[in-house]
Amino acid sequence: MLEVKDVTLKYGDFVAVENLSFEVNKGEIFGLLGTNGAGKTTTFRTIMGLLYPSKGYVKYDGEFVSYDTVDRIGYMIEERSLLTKLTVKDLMLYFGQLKNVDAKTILERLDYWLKRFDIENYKNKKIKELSKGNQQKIQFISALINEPSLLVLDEPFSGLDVINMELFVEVIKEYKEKGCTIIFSSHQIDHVESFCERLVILQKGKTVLSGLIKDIKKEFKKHTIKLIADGIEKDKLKAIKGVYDVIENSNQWIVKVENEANAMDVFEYVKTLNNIQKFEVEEASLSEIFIAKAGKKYEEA
Ligand SMILES: Nc1ncnc2c1ncn2[C@@H]1O[C@H](COP(=O)(O)OP(=O)(O)OP(=O)(O)O)[C@@H](O)[C@H]1O
Repeated sequence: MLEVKDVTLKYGDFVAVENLSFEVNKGEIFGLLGTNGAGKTTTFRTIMGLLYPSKGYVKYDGEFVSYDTVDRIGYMIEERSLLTKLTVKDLMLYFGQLKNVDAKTILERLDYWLKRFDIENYKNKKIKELSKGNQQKIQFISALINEPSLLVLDEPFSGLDVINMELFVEVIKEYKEKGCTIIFSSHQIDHVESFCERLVILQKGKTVLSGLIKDIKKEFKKHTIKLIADGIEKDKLKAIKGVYDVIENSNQWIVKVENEANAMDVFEYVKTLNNIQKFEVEEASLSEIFIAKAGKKYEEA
C-alpha cells in the first residue's frame, strides 16, 4: 500500500503541494488530477524519494522509499527524459540493470513488450529515430521492465492516439489484476471515471476533491435531469422546490436539482405533460462538482 500523509512540499518559499493525504491499496488504480502546475509531478517526485517534504511523509508497504524499495517501483516520468542516443535495447539494459534485473531477463521482457506494442522492429533503433508516441511506449516499457509492484505513471496518456491509449489502459488494468498498486496523473478529468475508482484533484497544490468517485458524487447530491416533452413551461419548472437551474437546449431541457427527492417532484410535473420522450436523471459529472468546489472550470483552474 502507498501512503501519502499530510505532505507539504516547498521549492524555497513557494508551496507547491500542501497537506496532501491519500492512500492507494494493492490492486487499485488511483488518479492524481490537476491542471498545469497543480503539483502532480512534485507529488510523484516526493513519492519516489527524489524530493523531501517539509512536512508529512510517504511510505510504501510501511517503509520510506529507499534503494531497496525503488527496485519494486516502476516510474514513468512525464518529460521524455530518455537517453536519445542509445538504442532501445541498450536503454532498456541500462534502466533494467539500475533496478537489479539481469540482462537475460531484461531482453526477454523487452521482446515481449515490443511485440505487444507492435514495435518489434525498433529494438536496435536509436531512441531519437522513434516517433513521440513510440518513445512514449519505450518509456512505459522502461517502467514495467522490473515487473514493479508499485507503478507511478506521470501523464501516461498525454499525446497518445485512441488506439494506443486503449493499449496502455489494457496493460495497466492487467497490472491491477496482478495486485499492483497504481497511481497515474492526468490533465483530463472526463475519461478517468471509466478507469479508476478513487482520485485526488489538486488545484495550485491544494486538494479540491478527494476520495472514492462514487462517494464524492453521493455526497454532492445534485442531479441533472434531461427532459423532452411537449408543453413545458420554464416558470413552472423553476417554481418546483429544489430546482436551481433550467436551461433550454434546442428541443431538450436541462433541469438542475438539489437532490434526488427534488427530481421526483419534477417527475410529478412532467407526468402532467404530453408526448414525454425523455426523462433521465443523472448524477453530477466530476467537472460540475469541481466547478462547485473550486469556483471555476477545471480547465481554468
Ligand atoms: N524545481 C522547481 N523549482 C521551483 N518551482 C517549481 C519547481 N518544479 C515545479 N515548480 C512549481 O511547482 C508547481 C507545481 O509544479 P508541478 O510540476 O508539480 O505541477 P504539475 O501538476 O505536474 O504540472 P504539469 O501538468 O504542467 O506538468 C508549479 O507552480 C511549478 O512552477
